[in-house]
Amino acid sequence: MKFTKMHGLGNDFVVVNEKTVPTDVLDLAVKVCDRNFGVGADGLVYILPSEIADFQMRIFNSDGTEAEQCGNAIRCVAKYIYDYQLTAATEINLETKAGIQAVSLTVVDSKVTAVRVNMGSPILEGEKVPTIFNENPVIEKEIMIDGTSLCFTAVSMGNPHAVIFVDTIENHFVKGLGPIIEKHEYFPRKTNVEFVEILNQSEVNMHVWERGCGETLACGTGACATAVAAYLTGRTGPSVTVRLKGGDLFIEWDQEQNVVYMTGPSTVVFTGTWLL
Ligand SMILES: N[C@@H](CCC[C@H](N)C(=O)O)C(=O)O
Repeated sequence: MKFTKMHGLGNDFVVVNEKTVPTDVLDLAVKVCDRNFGVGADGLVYILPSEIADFQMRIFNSDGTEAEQCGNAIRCVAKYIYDYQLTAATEINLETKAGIQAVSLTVVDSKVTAVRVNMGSPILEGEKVPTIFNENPVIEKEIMIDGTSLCFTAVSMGNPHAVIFVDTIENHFVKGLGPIIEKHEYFPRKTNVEFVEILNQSEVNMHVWERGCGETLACGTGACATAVAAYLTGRTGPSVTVRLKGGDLFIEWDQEQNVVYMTGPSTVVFTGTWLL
């Protein structure tokens, strides 16, 4: 299986272009993503034919579970499609489990310098995120973890997120609290967890614990969910730069269309062949 190792701000993927997904894909994802015995990645990403868009993307987390959506992987897929000349277009529609995403590439001297993605409308109804709460939206909901009281705002960008605003992101938050919140009974399909410090009206710091792969250096859908939660709770305006461990994403929640745009880079690291 020929693959390209890519990343979006350090959130890394093994990307393959295939006709179909193999039946043992969950097992394959675990093996390929293993950082000691495999290539090493946060996820295995398939670019596939689509009957309703230009291409289809499917993403499997490093624990083998399939995610509905992945913002950083979408940007990598768009760059892959352009670099390998699967199309000459710089406006591409990508089918995902969360819907069709419209992607715009910025190309300078034949090189993709940035990718802007229409990530669709945020889902705020508690039962649809999903959470166990029949509220719309689920804002600043208390959750007790090991005797610590925290508040989360629930946002789905196709996949679920619990955004937690804190004064200071402490070292133990992501790896200590993240895995407990990921599997908390409040979230029937588990959740991604974002810890966020507000810097000002248009900048935030965010660290993330991802469902199905643990701490990552960046999360595109998490950055979108954070921008939505920050605006909903009156902490920022509708456009923010989200500063992540791996770099910055620019997120705009377009109020007229009620869609979220994400702009950021994507990078090729190396290519290789996985022996099946
Ligand atoms: N890193 C991603 C999200 C990947 C999926 C996530 N772990 C989930 O299970 O929902 C991003 O950039 O959005």
